[in-house]
Amino acid sequence: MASQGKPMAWVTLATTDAYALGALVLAHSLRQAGTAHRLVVMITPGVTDTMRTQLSGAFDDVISVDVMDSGDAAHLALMSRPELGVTLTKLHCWTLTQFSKCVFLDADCLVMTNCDELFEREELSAAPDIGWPDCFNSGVFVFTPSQETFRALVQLAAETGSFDGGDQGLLNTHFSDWATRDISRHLPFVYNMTASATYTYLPAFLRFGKDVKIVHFLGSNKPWMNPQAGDASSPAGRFHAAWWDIYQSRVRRADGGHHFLEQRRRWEEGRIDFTGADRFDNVWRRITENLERPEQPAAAQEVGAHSELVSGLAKVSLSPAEPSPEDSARRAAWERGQMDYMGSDSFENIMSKMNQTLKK
Ligand SMILES: O=c1ccn([C@@H]2O[C@H](COP(=O)(O)OP(=O)(O)O[C@H]3O[C@H](CO)[C@@H](O)[C@H](O)[C@H]3O)[C@@H](O)[C@H]2O)c(=O)[nH]1
Ligand SMILES: [Mn+2]
Repeated sequence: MASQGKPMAWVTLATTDAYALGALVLAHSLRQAGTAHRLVVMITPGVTDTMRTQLSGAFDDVISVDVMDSGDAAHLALMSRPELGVTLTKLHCWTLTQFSKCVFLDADCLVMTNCDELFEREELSAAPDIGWPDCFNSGVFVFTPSQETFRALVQLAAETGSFDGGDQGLLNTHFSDWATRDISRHLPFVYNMTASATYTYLPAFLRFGKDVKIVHFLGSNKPWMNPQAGDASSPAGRFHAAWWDIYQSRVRRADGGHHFLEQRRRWEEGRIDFTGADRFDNVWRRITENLERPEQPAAAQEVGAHSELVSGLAKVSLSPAEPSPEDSARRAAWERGQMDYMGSDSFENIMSKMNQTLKK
């Protein structure tokens, strides 16, 4: 236990303000569950100062780390998740040697009940991935910080890469005997209950779902993207609603309502601050700055649900100084307050481009 008297910690990661929102809700869920351990969030320069301040109110330690990105567009495209190369940043958790043992949690996890018993497990303990159960899912895992392990992982990433382009493929390659060596390193599924499992195996969910300890909102559809979605009477909707309860009661109040979710709500209600925060120049600049970056992998532009806006803007960004008549018309419409805010100018379309910029 607590070797060398060092503390133990829960660790998460946020490289953008959107994922930081997930981290905030996660931190509050851990406090609510009465954990005895420290809460640590690793952040990168993509997180704004305002958000950093808010994180330091919820976490014991906010630790800045460098972005590590696989840049592996080809493998990430196989999962249709071009944004996940950046998850290699997660590897930095092994450098937190001020702690004797840690549990890593993705920022899209929600803790339903006290799980401090996880710290009795050894590295590397994790739950099966529902897509390929001989691999573990890297959204929840017990590990022992060690510079040596960190170096080995970085070397593996450089030499052979990750078979999925993200951290999960790499970690499963490094800890390759997880599936067979020691059953005590298999965490029960209730410690990493993928929200979508509620419909892939509903009878099991009905039988065991009451014991869920940690929910993981795996996939591209995160709770912070959908204020309205979530039918509290459906199994998955119940967890979504639980996430939103914490957001509304603990996070929203703390940020004084200035958060982008407020901006999104205003936006979708048509209450857009056309000449202030939401003015055309502000939004446009951030989008084009991103598209003009030559190192942006092509896959990040092509894949995803935002192709209409993205492809339109990509054309424009080739000659940023000279907007086409179509874009001038769009700008004029925007400035008249007649933007297509539920369609091509939807908050989600624009936010996704901003997030790509923030991730760089
Ligand atoms: O732009 C990003 C993307 C991810 N993250 C962090 O990395 C985690 C993993 O990303 P996420 O979107 O949660 O991935 P999943 O949908 O959960 O997909 C799976 O695949 C990922 C890549 O291998 C693994 O990291 C996950 O644990 C695994 O569940 C997040 O929770 C965050 O903590 C960021 O901070 N910024
Ligand atoms: Mn996740």
